[in-house]
Amino acid sequence: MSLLLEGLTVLDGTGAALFAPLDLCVAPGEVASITGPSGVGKSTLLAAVGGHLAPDFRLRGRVLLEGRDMAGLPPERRGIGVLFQEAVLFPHLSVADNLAFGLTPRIRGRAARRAAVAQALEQAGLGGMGPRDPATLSGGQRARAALMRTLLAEPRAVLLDEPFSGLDPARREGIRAFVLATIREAGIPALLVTHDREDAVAAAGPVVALG
Ligand SMILES: Nc1ncnc2c1ncn2[C@@H]1O[C@H](COP(=O)(O)OP(=O)(O)OP(=O)(O)O)[C@@H](O)[C@H]1O
Repeated sequence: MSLLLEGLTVLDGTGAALFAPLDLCVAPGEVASITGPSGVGKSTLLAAVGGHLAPDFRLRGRVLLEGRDMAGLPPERRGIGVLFQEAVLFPHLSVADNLAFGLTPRIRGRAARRAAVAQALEQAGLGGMGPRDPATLSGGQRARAALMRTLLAEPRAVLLDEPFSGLDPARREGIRAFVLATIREAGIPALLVTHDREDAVAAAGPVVALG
């Protein structure tokens, strides 16, 4: 269940490496932090792992998830979940339908699917908010809903690109604790891009400084 990066870097259009080749093993439930100055290639590294690199870029090295080489696999076949800074929920769907959207096809039948969504909402402290319009949620509530939507797909790894930076400082710590605990509990490896040293300390996993 580990995520393994072997000699991984990204080459730009001129063939230059954005950062030194990286070796990293992230164990199940572990959150590795990716830090470094703006523009060094942190988001691009996540894109390389997720399989959605921009056409100008090329990956060098290997990404192995549960021992499987991800080379050539499109993003939707990797089973890797992503969570970005702006917790984007579909505005035309209710909060519950947003969560149901990502729900793994492994859970079948209307009642079972509805129960899984209700349980996830409860777990995220959003019990009873299922019918609401996402626009009526706070930033923190949206962040928690977006995390649950990502996890309901039962990804085999998760990529987090500064998921806490848009949040109210007063709420940030609580939401970070929730996100980290939920990933640990789900037992999947995660990469967290952050500018904040405290995020890396809280994540308590390996720290990779790019650049
Ligand atoms: N789609 C793209 N096409 C071409 N170049 C890009 C593209 N996306 C990013 N870049 C360039 O690639 C480099 C790495 O960008 P990236 O967004 O990965 O950096 P970052 O470390 O995540 O930065 P920040 O901390 O500011 O978010 C930058 O020089 C950027 O301008």
